[in-house]
Amino acid sequence: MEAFSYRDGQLFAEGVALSELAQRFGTPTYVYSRAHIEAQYHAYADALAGIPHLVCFAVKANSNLGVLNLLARLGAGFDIVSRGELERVLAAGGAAERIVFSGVGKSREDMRRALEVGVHCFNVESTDELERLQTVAAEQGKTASISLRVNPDVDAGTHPYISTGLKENKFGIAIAAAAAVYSRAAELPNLRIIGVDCHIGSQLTSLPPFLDALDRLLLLVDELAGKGIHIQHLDLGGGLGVRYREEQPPLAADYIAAVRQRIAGRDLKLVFEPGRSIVANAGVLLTRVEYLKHTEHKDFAIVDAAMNDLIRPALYQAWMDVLPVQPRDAQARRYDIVGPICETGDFLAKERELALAEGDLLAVRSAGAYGFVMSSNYNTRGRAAEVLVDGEQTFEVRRRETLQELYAGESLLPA
Ligand SMILES: Cc1ncc(COP(=O)(O)O)c(C=O)c1O
Ligand SMILES: N[C@@H](CCCC[NH3+])C(=O)O
Repeated sequence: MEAFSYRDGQLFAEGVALSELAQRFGTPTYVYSRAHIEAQYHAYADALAGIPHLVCFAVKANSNLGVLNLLARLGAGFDIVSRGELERVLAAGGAAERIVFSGVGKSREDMRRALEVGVHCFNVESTDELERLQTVAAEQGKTASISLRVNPDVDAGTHPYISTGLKENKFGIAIAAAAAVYSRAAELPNLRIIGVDCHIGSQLTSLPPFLDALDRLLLLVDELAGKGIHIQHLDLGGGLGVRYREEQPPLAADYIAAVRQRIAGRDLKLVFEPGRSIVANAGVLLTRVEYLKHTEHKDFAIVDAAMNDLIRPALYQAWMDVLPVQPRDAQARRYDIVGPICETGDFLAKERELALAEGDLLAVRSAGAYGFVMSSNYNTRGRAAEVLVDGEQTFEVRRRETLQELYAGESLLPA
Protein backbone atom coordinates (compact mmCIF):
# COMPACT_ATOMS: atom_id res chain seq x y z
CA MET A 1 0.00 0.00 0.00
CA GLU A 2 1.10 3.59 -0.64
CA ALA A 3 1.27 5.53 2.60
CA PHE A 4 2.41 8.71 0.86
CA SER A 5 0.61 9.96 -2.23
CA TYR A 6 -0.18 13.15 -4.13
CA ARG A 7 -3.63 14.73 -4.00
CA ASP A 8 -4.66 18.20 -5.11
CA GLY A 9 -1.10 19.02 -6.09
CA GLN A 10 0.52 18.10 -2.83
CA LEU A 11 1.95 15.15 -0.97
CA PHE A 12 -0.09 13.53 1.79
CA ALA A 13 0.76 11.08 4.54
CA GLU A 14 -2.46 9.06 4.74
CA GLY A 15 -5.11 11.79 5.21
CA VAL A 16 -2.82 14.62 6.28
CA ALA A 17 -0.94 17.02 4.01
CA LEU A 18 2.79 17.05 4.73
CA SER A 19 2.75 20.86 4.40
CA GLU A 20 0.35 20.97 7.35
CA LEU A 21 2.65 18.72 9.39
CA ALA A 22 5.61 20.96 8.60
CA GLN A 23 3.63 23.94 9.81
CA ARG A 24 2.56 22.24 13.03
CA PHE A 25 5.75 20.43 13.96
CA GLY A 26 8.49 22.27 12.09
CA THR A 27 11.28 20.63 10.10
CA PRO A 28 13.16 18.36 9.95
CA THR A 29 10.53 15.87 11.09
CA TYR A 30 10.16 12.14 10.57
CA VAL A 31 6.62 11.19 9.55
CA TYR A 32 5.37 7.60 9.87
CA SER A 33 2.20 5.97 8.57
CA ARG A 34 0.36 3.73 10.98
CA ALA A 35 -1.53 1.94 8.19
CA HIS A 36 1.69 1.04 6.40
CA ILE A 37 3.32 -0.40 9.50
CA GLU A 38 0.21 -2.44 10.25
CA ALA A 39 -0.05 -3.74 6.70
CA GLN A 40 3.60 -4.81 6.65
CA TYR A 41 3.32 -6.54 10.01
CA HIS A 42 0.18 -8.35 8.86
CA ALA A 43 1.96 -9.49 5.70
CA TYR A 44 4.24 -11.56 7.93
CA ALA A 45 1.69 -12.64 10.50
CA ASP A 46 -0.94 -13.64 7.93
CA ALA A 47 1.54 -15.68 5.90
CA LEU A 48 2.45 -17.55 9.09
CA ALA A 49 -1.14 -18.24 10.13
CA GLY A 50 -1.79 -21.84 11.05
CA ILE A 51 1.69 -22.68 12.25
CA PRO A 52 3.46 -21.73 15.49
CA HIS A 53 5.36 -18.51 14.89
CA LEU A 54 6.70 -15.30 16.33
CA VAL A 55 7.31 -12.12 14.33
CA CYS A 56 9.93 -10.22 16.31
CA PHE A 57 10.30 -6.68 15.01
CA ALA A 58 13.99 -5.68 14.94
CA VAL A 59 13.95 -2.69 17.28
CA LYS A 60 17.19 -1.29 15.85
CA ALA A 61 15.35 -0.31 12.68
CA ASN A 62 12.99 2.07 14.47
CA SER A 63 12.81 2.21 18.24
CA ASN A 64 10.31 5.03 18.69
CA LEU A 65 8.02 4.19 21.60
CA GLY A 66 4.89 4.98 19.61
CA VAL A 67 5.98 2.66 16.81
CA LEU A 68 6.89 -0.12 19.24
CA ASN A 69 3.61 0.36 21.06
CA LEU A 70 1.70 0.01 17.80
CA LEU A 71 3.53 -3.22 17.01
CA ALA A 72 3.07 -4.57 20.54
CA ARG A 73 -0.67 -4.00 20.22
CA LEU A 74 -0.65 -6.00 16.99
CA GLY A 75 0.89 -8.90 18.90
CA ALA A 76 4.46 -8.55 17.65
CA GLY A 77 7.48 -9.87 19.46
CA PHE A 78 10.75 -7.94 19.39
CA ASP A 79 14.36 -8.60 18.46
CA ILE A 80 16.66 -6.52 20.64
CA VAL A 81 20.42 -5.99 20.78
CA SER A 82 20.89 -3.95 23.95
CA ARG A 83 19.51 -3.28 27.40
CA GLY A 84 18.37 0.09 26.14
CA GLU A 85 16.23 -1.58 23.51
CA LEU A 86 14.92 -3.97 26.14
CA GLU A 87 13.75 -1.09 28.33
CA ARG A 88 12.17 0.62 25.35
CA VAL A 89 10.17 -2.48 24.45
CA LEU A 90 8.95 -2.88 28.01
CA ALA A 91 8.09 0.82 28.25
CA ALA A 92 6.13 0.49 25.01
CA GLY A 93 4.04 -2.37 26.39
CA GLY A 94 5.89 -5.22 24.66
CA ALA A 95 5.87 -8.62 26.35
CA ALA A 96 9.20 -9.91 27.68
CA GLU A 97 8.28 -13.47 26.75
CA ARG A 98 8.15 -12.41 23.09
CA ILE A 99 11.64 -10.93 23.04
CA VAL A 100 14.67 -12.51 21.41
CA PHE A 101 18.02 -11.03 22.43
CA SER A 102 20.60 -10.85 19.63
CA GLY A 103 24.03 -9.21 19.46
CA VAL A 104 27.70 -10.18 19.69
CA GLY A 105 28.56 -8.14 22.78
CA LYS A 106 26.03 -8.85 25.52
CA SER A 107 27.36 -7.62 28.86
CA ARG A 108 26.71 -9.38 32.18
CA GLU A 109 24.37 -6.53 33.07
CA ASP A 110 22.45 -7.09 29.82
CA MET A 111 22.10 -10.77 30.64
CA ARG A 112 21.00 -10.13 34.24
CA ARG A 113 18.28 -7.75 33.23
CA ALA A 114 17.04 -9.97 30.42
CA LEU A 115 16.88 -12.96 32.77
CA GLU A 116 15.15 -10.88 35.40
CA VAL A 117 12.34 -9.88 33.04
CA GLY A 118 12.25 -13.31 31.40
CA VAL A 119 13.00 -12.86 27.70
CA HIS A 120 11.97 -15.65 25.38
CA CYS A 121 15.40 -16.51 24.01
CA PHE A 122 19.03 -15.44 23.94
CA ASN A 123 20.56 -15.71 20.48
CA VAL A 124 24.07 -16.66 21.56
CA GLU A 125 26.85 -15.66 19.20
CA SER A 126 30.00 -17.32 20.64
CA THR A 127 31.23 -20.02 23.03
CA ASP A 128 32.47 -17.39 25.48
CA GLU A 129 29.03 -15.82 25.55
CA LEU A 130 27.55 -19.26 26.21
CA GLU A 131 29.82 -19.78 29.23
CA ARG A 132 29.11 -16.27 30.51
CA LEU A 133 25.37 -16.76 30.21
CA GLN A 134 25.63 -20.03 32.14
CA THR A 135 27.48 -18.23 34.95
CA VAL A 136 25.06 -15.30 35.12
CA ALA A 137 21.98 -17.56 34.97
CA ALA A 138 23.40 -19.79 37.73
CA GLU A 139 24.06 -16.75 39.94
CA GLN A 140 20.42 -15.77 39.56
CA GLY A 141 19.12 -19.31 39.95
CA LYS A 142 17.49 -19.03 36.52
CA THR A 143 17.46 -21.07 33.35
CA ALA A 144 18.18 -19.20 30.12
CA SER A 145 16.54 -20.38 26.91
CA ILE A 146 18.96 -20.19 24.04
CA SER A 147 19.49 -20.47 20.32
CA LEU A 148 22.91 -20.38 18.77
CA ARG A 149 23.28 -17.82 16.04
CA VAL A 150 24.83 -19.83 13.30
CA ASN A 151 26.81 -18.26 10.51
CA PRO A 152 25.84 -20.31 7.45
CA ASP A 153 28.48 -18.71 5.18
CA VAL A 154 26.14 -17.64 2.40
CA ASP A 155 26.59 -14.50 0.37
CA ALA A 156 23.55 -12.30 0.87
CA GLY A 157 24.52 -10.24 -2.18
CA THR A 158 23.99 -6.96 -0.34
CA HIS A 159 26.17 -4.00 0.65
CA PRO A 160 29.34 -5.26 2.41
CA TYR A 161 28.57 -3.18 5.53
CA ILE A 162 25.20 -4.83 6.01
CA SER A 163 26.10 -8.39 5.06
CA THR A 164 26.45 -10.55 8.14
CA GLY A 165 26.37 -14.22 7.11
CA LEU A 166 29.82 -14.66 5.58
CA LYS A 167 32.59 -16.42 7.43
CA GLU A 168 34.66 -13.22 7.52
CA ASN A 169 31.87 -11.36 9.38
CA LYS A 170 31.96 -11.01 13.17
CA PHE A 171 28.51 -12.51 13.65
CA GLY A 172 27.48 -15.95 14.83
CA ILE A 173 29.17 -19.32 15.16
CA ALA A 174 30.57 -20.98 12.04
CA ILE A 175 28.12 -23.61 10.92
CA ALA A 176 30.83 -26.27 10.85
CA ALA A 177 31.52 -25.66 14.55
CA ALA A 178 27.88 -25.32 15.61
CA ALA A 179 27.14 -28.97 16.51
CA ALA A 180 30.06 -29.10 18.93
CA VAL A 181 28.97 -25.85 20.58
CA TYR A 182 25.43 -27.21 20.92
CA SER A 183 26.87 -30.29 22.65
CA ARG A 184 28.67 -28.03 25.08
CA ALA A 185 25.47 -25.99 25.66
CA ALA A 186 23.62 -29.21 26.43
CA GLU A 187 26.04 -29.87 29.31
CA LEU A 188 25.42 -26.49 30.94
CA PRO A 189 22.80 -26.85 33.65
CA ASN A 190 21.33 -23.36 33.55
CA LEU A 191 20.81 -23.25 29.79
CA ARG A 192 17.91 -24.72 27.84
CA ILE A 193 18.42 -25.18 24.11
CA ILE A 194 15.30 -24.20 22.21
CA GLY A 195 16.34 -22.97 18.79
CA VAL A 196 18.69 -22.38 15.91
CA ASP A 197 19.11 -18.82 14.67
CA CYS A 198 20.69 -17.04 11.74
CA HIS A 199 20.60 -13.62 10.12
CA ILE A 200 22.60 -13.29 6.94
CA GLY A 201 22.31 -9.60 6.15
CA SER A 202 20.01 -6.73 5.41
CA GLN A 203 18.28 -5.38 2.28
CA LEU A 204 18.27 -8.76 0.50
CA THR A 205 16.41 -8.54 -2.77
CA SER A 206 16.21 -12.20 -3.76
CA LEU A 207 15.17 -15.44 -2.09
CA PRO A 208 18.00 -17.87 -2.91
CA PRO A 209 20.39 -16.67 -0.16
CA PHE A 210 17.62 -17.03 2.44
CA LEU A 211 16.73 -20.50 1.21
CA ASP A 212 20.36 -21.62 1.02
CA ALA A 213 20.80 -20.55 4.63
CA LEU A 214 17.60 -22.35 5.59
CA ASP A 215 18.77 -25.59 3.93
CA ARG A 216 22.03 -25.43 5.85
CA LEU A 217 20.17 -24.82 9.11
CA LEU A 218 17.87 -27.78 8.49
CA LEU A 219 20.87 -30.07 8.00
CA LEU A 220 22.14 -28.85 11.35
CA VAL A 221 18.75 -29.44 13.00
CA ASP A 222 18.86 -33.06 11.74
CA GLU A 223 22.42 -33.52 12.90
CA LEU A 224 21.47 -32.24 16.36
CA ALA A 225 18.47 -34.56 16.50
CA GLY A 226 20.90 -37.42 15.93
CA LYS A 227 22.75 -36.29 19.07
CA GLY A 228 19.53 -36.11 21.08
CA ILE A 229 19.29 -32.32 20.93
CA HIS A 230 15.75 -31.38 20.01
CA ILE A 231 15.30 -28.00 18.30
CA GLN A 232 11.91 -26.36 18.78
CA HIS A 233 12.26 -23.20 16.75
CA LEU A 234 14.03 -21.89 13.71
CA ASP A 235 14.82 -18.16 13.76
CA LEU A 236 15.58 -16.94 10.25
CA GLY A 237 16.42 -13.40 11.29
CA GLY A 238 15.41 -10.34 9.29
CA GLY A 239 16.89 -9.01 6.09
CA LEU A 240 14.07 -8.85 3.58
CA GLY A 241 14.72 -5.84 1.39
CA VAL A 242 12.47 -2.98 0.32
CA ARG A 243 12.14 -0.85 -2.77
CA TYR A 244 14.21 2.32 -2.52
CA ARG A 245 14.57 2.83 -6.25
CA GLU A 246 14.13 -0.01 -8.72
CA GLU A 247 14.66 -3.01 -6.49
CA GLN A 248 12.06 -5.75 -6.74
CA PRO A 249 12.40 -7.56 -3.43
CA PRO A 250 10.27 -10.63 -2.84
CA LEU A 251 7.05 -10.14 -0.89
CA ALA A 252 7.02 -11.39 2.69
CA ALA A 253 4.15 -13.70 1.70
CA ASP A 254 6.22 -15.36 -1.05
CA TYR A 255 9.29 -15.64 1.15
CA ILE A 256 7.32 -17.26 3.94
CA ALA A 257 5.46 -19.57 1.55
CA ALA A 258 8.83 -20.85 0.29
CA VAL A 259 10.06 -21.36 3.85
CA ARG A 260 6.86 -23.17 4.87
CA GLN A 261 7.20 -25.49 1.92
CA ARG A 262 10.74 -26.44 2.97
CA ILE A 263 9.88 -27.09 6.61
CA ALA A 264 6.63 -28.93 5.90
CA GLY A 265 6.26 -32.05 8.02
CA ARG A 266 8.66 -30.80 10.68
CA ASP A 267 7.62 -29.82 14.15
CA LEU A 268 9.27 -26.40 14.12
CA LYS A 269 8.08 -23.00 15.22
CA LEU A 270 9.20 -20.18 12.90
CA VAL A 271 10.67 -16.94 14.19
CA PHE A 272 11.47 -13.92 12.01
CA GLU A 273 13.21 -10.68 12.95
CA PRO A 274 12.15 -8.19 10.26
CA GLY A 275 13.09 -4.56 10.67
CA ARG A 276 13.42 -2.65 7.41
CA SER A 277 10.60 -4.45 5.59
CA ILE A 278 8.11 -3.42 8.29
CA VAL A 279 8.99 0.26 8.64
CA ALA A 280 11.25 1.62 5.85
CA ASN A 281 8.51 2.67 3.46
CA ALA A 282 6.25 3.71 6.33
CA GLY A 283 8.36 6.82 6.87
CA VAL A 284 9.63 10.00 5.24
CA LEU A 285 11.97 12.66 6.48
CA LEU A 286 10.35 16.03 5.94
CA THR A 287 12.79 18.88 5.37
CA ARG A 288 12.72 22.48 4.11
CA VAL A 289 14.98 24.19 1.59
CA GLU A 290 16.99 26.92 3.33
CA TYR A 291 19.00 28.10 0.34
CA LEU A 292 19.56 27.37 -3.29
CA LYS A 293 23.17 27.81 -4.27
CA HIS A 294 24.19 27.86 -7.88
CA THR A 295 27.86 27.51 -8.67
CA GLU A 296 29.68 27.15 -11.94
CA HIS A 297 29.79 23.37 -11.52
CA LYS A 298 26.79 22.45 -9.47
CA ASP A 299 23.41 23.43 -8.15
CA PHE A 300 22.91 22.79 -4.47
CA ALA A 301 19.72 22.74 -2.46
CA ILE A 302 20.79 23.32 1.14
CA VAL A 303 18.07 21.89 3.36
CA ASP A 304 17.52 21.89 7.12
CA ALA A 305 18.04 18.12 7.50
CA ALA A 306 21.55 16.74 7.45
CA MET A 307 23.67 13.61 7.80
CA ASN A 308 23.13 13.77 11.55
CA ASP A 309 19.40 13.24 10.88
CA LEU A 310 19.74 10.64 8.12
CA ILE A 311 23.13 9.07 7.64
CA ARG A 312 22.32 6.30 5.15
CA PRO A 313 23.30 8.27 2.01
CA ALA A 314 26.64 9.31 3.55
CA LEU A 315 27.42 5.97 5.17
CA TYR A 316 26.33 3.48 2.52
CA GLN A 317 26.00 5.71 -0.53
CA ALA A 318 22.35 4.71 -0.18
CA TRP A 319 20.05 6.15 -2.85
CA MET A 320 16.91 7.55 -1.33
CA ASP A 321 14.11 9.12 -3.31
CA VAL A 322 13.39 12.81 -2.74
CA LEU A 323 9.92 14.14 -3.49
CA PRO A 324 8.75 17.75 -3.65
CA VAL A 325 5.87 18.20 -1.20
CA GLN A 326 4.17 20.83 -3.39
CA PRO A 327 5.60 20.34 -6.90
CA ARG A 328 6.00 23.52 -8.93
CA ASP A 329 5.33 23.99 -12.56
CA ALA A 330 8.74 25.47 -13.35
CA GLN A 331 12.01 24.62 -15.02
CA ALA A 332 13.77 21.78 -13.16
CA ARG A 333 17.49 21.85 -12.42
CA ARG A 334 19.84 19.12 -11.31
CA TYR A 335 20.44 19.52 -7.57
CA ASP A 336 22.59 17.94 -4.93
CA ILE A 337 20.46 17.97 -1.78
CA VAL A 338 22.83 18.77 1.06
CA GLY A 339 22.62 19.67 4.75
CA PRO A 340 24.18 22.44 6.87
CA ILE A 341 26.89 20.20 8.41
CA CYS A 342 30.53 21.01 7.79
CA GLU A 343 31.39 17.81 5.91
CA THR A 344 31.53 17.16 2.19
CA GLY A 345 29.82 13.84 2.94
CA ASP A 346 26.79 15.68 4.26
CA PHE A 347 24.34 14.96 1.50
CA LEU A 348 20.92 13.35 1.32
CA ALA A 349 20.82 12.92 -2.43
CA LYS A 350 22.81 13.77 -5.52
CA GLU A 351 21.86 14.94 -8.98
CA ARG A 352 18.09 15.11 -8.67
CA GLU A 353 15.97 16.89 -11.23
CA LEU A 354 13.74 19.23 -9.25
CA ALA A 355 12.09 22.61 -9.63
CA LEU A 356 12.77 24.34 -6.33
CA ALA A 357 12.60 27.64 -4.52
CA GLU A 358 13.79 28.70 -1.10
CA GLY A 359 11.29 27.57 1.55
CA ASP A 360 10.04 24.54 -0.40
CA LEU A 361 9.42 21.30 1.45
CA LEU A 362 10.97 18.00 0.43
CA ALA A 363 10.23 14.47 1.62
CA VAL A 364 13.03 11.91 1.68
CA ARG A 365 11.29 8.60 1.13
CA SER A 366 11.87 5.17 2.71
CA ALA A 367 13.27 6.80 5.83
CA GLY A 368 11.24 4.84 8.39
CA ALA A 369 14.02 2.29 8.95
CA TYR A 370 17.55 3.16 10.09
CA GLY A 371 16.64 6.82 9.92
CA PHE A 372 15.97 8.52 13.25
CA VAL A 373 17.61 5.65 15.16
CA MET A 374 20.97 6.39 13.54
CA SER A 375 20.74 10.13 14.08
CA SER A 376 23.23 12.02 16.21
CA ASN A 377 23.87 15.47 17.63
CA TYR A 378 26.87 16.19 15.40
CA ASN A 379 27.43 19.93 14.97
CA THR A 380 25.27 20.29 18.10
CA ARG A 381 22.11 19.84 16.11
CA GLY A 382 19.01 18.76 17.97
CA ARG A 383 17.40 15.60 16.76
CA ALA A 384 14.26 15.77 14.64
CA ALA A 385 10.69 15.36 15.84
CA GLU A 386 8.80 12.15 15.01
CA VAL A 387 5.13 12.14 14.10
CA LEU A 388 2.82 9.20 13.44
CA VAL A 389 -0.14 9.70 11.13
CA ASP A 390 -3.26 7.59 11.48
CA GLY A 391 -5.85 8.52 8.87
CA GLU A 392 -6.65 12.15 9.59
CA GLN A 393 -5.04 12.10 13.01
CA THR A 394 -1.47 12.88 13.97
CA PHE A 395 0.47 11.97 17.06
CA GLU A 396 3.74 13.61 17.97
CA VAL A 397 5.52 10.47 19.14
CA ARG A 398 8.75 12.33 19.90
CA ARG A 399 9.13 16.02 20.24
CA ARG A 400 12.05 17.88 18.78
CA GLU A 401 15.08 18.04 21.05
CA THR A 402 15.58 21.48 22.59
CA LEU A 403 18.91 23.26 22.44
CA GLN A 404 19.24 23.09 26.25
CA GLU A 405 18.86 19.31 26.13
CA LEU A 406 21.87 19.16 23.86
CA TYR A 407 24.33 19.92 26.64
CA ALA A 408 22.34 18.89 29.69
CA GLY A 409 24.49 16.54 31.73
CA GLU A 410 27.74 18.22 30.74
CA SER A 411 29.64 20.38 33.19
CA LEU A 412 32.22 23.13 33.41
CA LEU A 413 35.57 22.46 35.07
CA PRO A 414 35.88 23.38 38.77
CA ALA A 415 36.99 26.99 39.36
C1 LIG B 1 20.29 -10.08 14.27
C2 LIG B 1 19.47 -9.19 13.40
N1 LIG B 1 18.17 -9.44 13.28
C3 LIG B 1 17.38 -8.65 12.51
C4 LIG B 1 17.88 -7.58 11.82
C5 LIG B 1 16.94 -6.76 11.00
O1 LIG B 1 17.29 -6.73 9.69
P1 LIG B 1 16.38 -6.02 8.60
O2 LIG B 1 16.15 -4.64 9.03
O3 LIG B 1 17.20 -6.10 7.39
O4 LIG B 1 15.11 -6.80 8.48
C6 LIG B 1 19.25 -7.30 11.90
C7 LIG B 1 19.86 -6.19 11.11
O5 LIG B 1 20.34 -6.43 10.02
C8 LIG B 1 20.06 -8.12 12.73
O6 LIG B 1 21.35 -7.86 12.86
N1 LIG C 1 21.77 0.50 9.09
C1 LIG C 1 21.72 -0.31 7.91
C2 LIG C 1 21.17 -1.67 8.19
C3 LIG C 1 21.87 -2.31 9.31
C4 LIG C 1 21.38 -3.66 9.59
C5 LIG C 1 21.69 -3.99 11.01
N2 LIG C 1 22.04 -5.37 11.22
C6 LIG C 1 20.98 0.41 6.80
O1 LIG C 1 20.56 1.50 6.97
O2 LIG C 1 20.84 -0.08 5.73
